[in-house]
This record gives sequence, structure tokens and C-alpha cells, in this order.
Amino acid sequence: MDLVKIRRALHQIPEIGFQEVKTQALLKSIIQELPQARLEVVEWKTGLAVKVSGTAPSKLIGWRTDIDGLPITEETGHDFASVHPGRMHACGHDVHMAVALGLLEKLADEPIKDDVVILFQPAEEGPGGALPFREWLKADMPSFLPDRIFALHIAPEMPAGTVSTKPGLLFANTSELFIDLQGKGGHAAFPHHAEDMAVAAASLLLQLQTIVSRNVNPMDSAVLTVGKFTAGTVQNVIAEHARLEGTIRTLNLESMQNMKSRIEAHCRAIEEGFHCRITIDYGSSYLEVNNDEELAEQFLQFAGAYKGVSAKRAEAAMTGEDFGYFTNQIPGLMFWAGVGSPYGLHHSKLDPDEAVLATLPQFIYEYFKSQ
Ligand SMILES: CC(=O)N[C@@H](CCC[C@H](N)C(=O)O)C(=O)O
Repeated sequence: MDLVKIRRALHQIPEIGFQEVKTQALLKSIIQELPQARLEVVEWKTGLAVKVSGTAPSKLIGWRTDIDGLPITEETGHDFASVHPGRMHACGHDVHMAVALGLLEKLADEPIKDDVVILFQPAEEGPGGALPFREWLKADMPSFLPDRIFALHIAPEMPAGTVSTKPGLLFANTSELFIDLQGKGGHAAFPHHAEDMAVAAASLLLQLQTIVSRNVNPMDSAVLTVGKFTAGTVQNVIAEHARLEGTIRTLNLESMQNMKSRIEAHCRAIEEGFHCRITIDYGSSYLEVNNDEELAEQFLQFAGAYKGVSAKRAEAAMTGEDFGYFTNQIPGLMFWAGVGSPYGLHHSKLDPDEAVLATLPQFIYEYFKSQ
């Protein structure tokens, strides 16, 4: 398999959550080219689960890759850039998929002792595919439900060849945040006859930014980011509608609940002050990713001794990952894999070092063999 070619082909067709139709078709066509004797492939929505039977299995090891892209316009200038306008693999899921395919090829050629299932999971960026995928496996495909589960996420700020993780909490729990403000718009020249939702939303946005600095215990951690702000229709009409779209990140569910209560209090005050109606929708939420302590220590030891790999103990990050819906029920481990890109995750110029495609599948294969 030419994993660079495959990664580039996947890179060209990014699709957002639960729309990964072309991606699924391409993955299926690549998997069909592999030796089939030990493979069992099932489809779930726009995802896939592929089981490789081992030679003397005592457990089922899971590997999960996410497969969706982001609503971002690519600016890398590559000749293999996205051909889907406004869509980009800016979170590295194209690399994740290519690594998973490389691992699958090795397992299909030379199976290990244990059974392995590879989950190609849709909608990690939203609205979240892990929870319904896990529930489907439990209800309808229990023989595909792994006993332990692993995944990686690319890390642009670390050089290729580095892997990094930690026992316990790795990623935050998250909630999306959508706030709609509705008021009485009007003519730009008569502000006293209208209620300006652009100004109301701007005030609300600034007030929301005080929650982390004033209401969260400084010894705890939280993030509230509003990534999108829209208001109004044209330059000389006072906006009757505005919308804030963002995300909340905390390290535990109690803190998440406190953040939401403060957001609601600020919204009520803005309603009163600006004579408007506000609706809040929390969209989808992800559990924190908690690595199994023993698996993480074992992994760091294995990686530390593996030639050509540098293993680092990670700090927890405020990234979200619906992989947390696996680790809260199945002992699991997620690790960062360095890809040395000058631009970070969710950037329109993210440019992972493809050298990792030559090393990571073999590394994971050897790690699975050592389990
Ligand atoms: C690894 C990564 O970047 N994950 C995303 C997950 C987003 C979850 C959800 N859509 C949200 O924004 O809360 C991240 O932004 O951390």
C-alpha cells in the first residue's frame, strides 16, 4: 500500500460529520484490495468496523480512527488540496485513516495472536460518532466490541517520531454552545426605536469571557471560546438577530455545570438590559478522555525502548475527543503522535509530515504484538 498516495486521496475529499460518504467508499475500496481471509467488514452509518482474526486470540484489541473533516477552507496550496469547497482535513484525520489502513494491511498480511478490530468512526468533530457507534456495537455487534481500545491524535507541535501520553486525564470534557439573540431591528438612523442585537451579542460575548477569569477556581481549568459571531443583514439596518457559536471545556462535569449556570445568568441579564429573547443550545457534548493508568505506563515504557521513537510524558490538554465515550467504558489509551507542522490543528495551512506514515503503522503493530 502506498500510504502517502492514500493519505493524499483522502485529504482531497474531506466531509463533515455523518456525511463521509465518499470517504467510506474509498476506505472500502482500499480494504477490498487486502488479503480477505481473516477480515470481516461491517458498515455503520458512514463508518466501518473491520475485524482481523488472530492466530490464538485471548482478547479483542481495538484501534479507533476518526474519519471526518472540518468546515474550513484549505490554504496549503498543495496540488493534492481539498477539492471540496469549504472543507478540509485540518485536524489530521486523513493521516489517522492512512495510519489505520497501514496497520490493517500489516495485520491482514501477518496476523498477531489476538483479534484486532479497527473502527473507522465518523463525526468526531461533531456531532459525535463515538457514543452511537459504541452503543451500536454493544447492542448489535458485541463480537466487534473491543476489550481494550487505542487511538492516536496527530500533534503538529512535536516532531515526527515523537509519541506522547499520560496516565489518567488526557483531554477535557466539552460542550458546544450556540446562543441566538432575537430583538426588534430597525433603521440605522433610529437606534432609539430598535433593540440592536449586534451590540447585545457583543456585550454578551465580553461578559462570557469573564466567567473563566472570575468564576472558575484558578486551581481548576476551563475554556470558553466563541469561534463564530454573526449578526444582522446589511450595513444600514439595525440587527434583529445575532448568533454566537462556541465551545466550553472543563476538566470535570461539575465545573461544566457551573459554567453553564453562569452563561445562563449572563444571558438573562442581557435579555433584561437589551429587551431581547435569548435561546441557548448546548449542541453535543463529549466526556473527558481518561487513559487507563496501566496501559499508559506500559505504552510509555514500550515506546521509550522502541528504536526511532522518542516517548514523552504529556500534559493534559483542553482538546475535546469523543474517544472519551470509549475510555469511560473500555480500558483505553490515546496518545499524541508528532507530525511537525508549522501550523497547528484546525489551521487552514496544517501540513503534517508524511514521514510518520512509514513508521507509525509498524510501531502500533509491534505494540499490539507486545500486549
Ligand atoms: C481533537 C479535536 O480538535 N477535537 C475537537 C472536538 C470538538 C468537539 C465539539 N465540536 C466542540 O467544539 O465542543 C476540538 O475542538 O477539541
